[in-house]
Amino acid sequence: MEHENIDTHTMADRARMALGKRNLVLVGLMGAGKSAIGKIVAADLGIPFVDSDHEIERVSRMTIPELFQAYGEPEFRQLEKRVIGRLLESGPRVLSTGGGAFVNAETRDAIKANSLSLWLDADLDTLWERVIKRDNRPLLKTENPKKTLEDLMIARYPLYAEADLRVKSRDVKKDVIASEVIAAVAGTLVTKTDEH
Ligand SMILES: Nc1ncnc2c1ncn2[C@@H]1O[C@H](COP(=O)(O)OP(=O)(O)O)[C@@H](O)[C@H]1O
Ligand SMILES: O=C(O)C1=C[C@@H](OP(=O)(O)O)[C@@H](O)[C@H](O)C1
Ligand SMILES: [Mg+2]
Repeated sequence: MEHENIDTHTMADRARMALGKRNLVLVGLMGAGKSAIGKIVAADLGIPFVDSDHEIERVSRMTIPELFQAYGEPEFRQLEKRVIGRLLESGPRVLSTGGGAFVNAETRDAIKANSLSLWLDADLDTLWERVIKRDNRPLLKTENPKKTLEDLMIARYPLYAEADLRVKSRDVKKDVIASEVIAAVAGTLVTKTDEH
């Protein structure tokens, strides 16, 4: 791309080298930007992008709210585990997961086994401002959805913290967050000079 400078290319190259054949898996709460940022990161790295929720909707021919309504959360987690397990079989790709995926022990173990995981973290007000704009998150259909989001945050943060990397998602342009993700991945590259 014309507007990209040489540093951007270098960083993307290093990130691609760091990944090798592994997938970069984005985890974190609803509204953190996993779907939006993952897509930009994949485009910047020139590797495929996949969103596990989109893939679940494609194979089931149902929307996420319909799946929760028809089968409940435990069944959804089983489907999510199978879909993510299959998506992890080949790479490199950027895989954006749904917020509950990394909370499931088996899905988390599968991700840890052969991928680079990155926690896209954000504060409660940022998440809230983003999720209230859409009506597509069944877990937030409660009497006090902001409190529900806060409870999920408290319960899930120790598990998200098990991810390999962490980037703070905040109210700046998505491209900025995407660059920080790429820099974090590039930072894991072990070069020959680092090794001795
Ligand atoms: N850095 C950002 N600045 C502004 N809006 C953002 C940013 N990152 C994500 N968003 C927006 O927030 C909403 C939720 O993002 P999304 O990618 O769906 O999150 P997740 O997949 O983690 O639930 C979307 O409308 C997205 O465009
Ligand atoms: O946090 C969760 O348990 C969920 C997050 C959603 O994905 P996003 O995190 O992309 O919103 C989606 O998978 C489903 O509504 C359940
Ligand atoms: Mg998403």
